[in-house]
Amino acid sequence: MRDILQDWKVNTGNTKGRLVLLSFRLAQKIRRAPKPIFWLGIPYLVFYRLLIEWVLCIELPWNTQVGPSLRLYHGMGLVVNDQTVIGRNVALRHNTTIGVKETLPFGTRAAPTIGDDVDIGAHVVILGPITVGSGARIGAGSVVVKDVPEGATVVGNPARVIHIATMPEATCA
Ligand SMILES: CC(C)(COP(=O)(O)OP(=O)(O)OC[C@H]1O[C@@H](n2cnc3c(N)ncnc32)[C@H](O)[C@@H]1OP(=O)(O)O)[C@@H](O)C(=O)NCCC(=O)NCCS
Ligand SMILES: CC(=O)OC[C@H](N)C(=O)O
Repeated sequence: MRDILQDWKVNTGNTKGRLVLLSFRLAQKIRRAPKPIFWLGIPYLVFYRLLIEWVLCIELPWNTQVGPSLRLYHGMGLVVNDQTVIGRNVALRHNTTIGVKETLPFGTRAAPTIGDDVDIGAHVVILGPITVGSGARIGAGSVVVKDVPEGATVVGNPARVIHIATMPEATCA
């Protein structure tokens, strides 16, 4: 249950985000479950596809690696390639695409890696096997095709750095 509710708290006051992410985490759990549970869960996966992808227009495939505390604001028109890796405490908004630059042979790793605490504005496109560093902010309407440094704020098409925040020092346990 904790896995399924891992985005609940950060989406306080955002019922749609909560419901979509709860549905996503449940789909992830069923997809990764042992065969009998997976087979039993297929009707749920079909429901996820129909409701979240077709009706709500939020393509967040259950295979996508997503860290805890994803914030999903508005959501409509969101398309995420399933090879994308998303860190913890990331914010995603509407009309955003995170994917590959071109359709490549199956298994080719070509989608972005998004670090922790990244805030992605509305109407953003992030393409290719690039890394968006932790703590970055991607301005609304940006098109990002190159790595983004940690703590950077980028805006525009093509995205350019307008600011870099000092990141807190990593601490040893
Ligand atoms: C990128 C962002 C985080 C920057 O915020 P900020 O640090 O307060 O930046 P400022 O407003 O001081 O702007 C700094 C410069 O960047 C420009 N800028 C800011 N956001 C921009 C954007 N999205 N696209 C292009 N230029 C942008 C400003 O015009 C300004 O340029 P100037 O220095 O030439 O005058 C913010 O503008 C943004 O786009 N947030 C996305 C949030 C979002 O999508 N909200 C929608 C809610 S549904
Ligand atoms: C459209 C808007 O301003 O939405 C605000 C919302 N909390 C967000 O950060 O996306």
